[in-house]
Amino acid sequence: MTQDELKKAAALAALDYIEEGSIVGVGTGSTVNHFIDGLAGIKSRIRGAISSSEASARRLAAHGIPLLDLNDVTELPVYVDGADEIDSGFSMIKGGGGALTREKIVAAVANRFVCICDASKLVSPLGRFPLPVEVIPMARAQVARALAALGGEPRLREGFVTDNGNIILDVHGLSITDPLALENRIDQIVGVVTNGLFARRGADMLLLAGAGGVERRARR
Ligand SMILES: O=C[C@H](O)[C@H](O)[C@H](O)COP(=O)(O)O
Repeated sequence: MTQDELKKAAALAALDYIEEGSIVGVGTGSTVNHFIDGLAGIKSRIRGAISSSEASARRLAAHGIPLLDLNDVTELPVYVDGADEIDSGFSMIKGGGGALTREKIVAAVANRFVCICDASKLVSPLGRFPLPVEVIPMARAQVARALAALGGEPRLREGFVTDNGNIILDVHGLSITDPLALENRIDQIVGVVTNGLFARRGADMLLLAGAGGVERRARR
């Protein structure tokens, strides 16, 4: 199977976690695109979706899936999203597509985070994938210096603007021995909007697609 076929297998397995008549939190990325396409097949059974990006919103709308405003929602049973890396404790690096901030917001409201991945995304430790950090543009240089002081090499994602009008610094070479501590530390840098470590709010369920099928793991 190709990597894209594995992504699709994981994404379609997530349809099993959608509750009848519920609102679905929807992530961003190539794996989630398969999930959105699958969700279209059961759209009459859900109330609508909360999107984590403009790109996913466009795809949901193209399928005729109602888009809802997170501010109008008090109950979000499930959030389905991919990851750039996930470890055995279900901490993740996310934001390869630049949607990390809205993803973190929607995930924070959801009762359950279902992570959909091909097997290559499961790693130990996190950190080969450069850590995306969303930054207010005027703070770029000072945030870059602070990230360098943490041992990373921040590189501006050239020509990219987030859905929130900000920039992304991709931080290479970080040693991530304690994802939760590093997530909290980077969030304290003035000018940082969000960083792509999802350790405070990790995944609850991992659907991991490999050659042998989709393995379903719950967080211990
Ligand atoms: O900003 C993007 C998201 O965090 C994605 O979930 C992540 O980059 C994984 O994307 P993909 O499914 O395309 O590998």
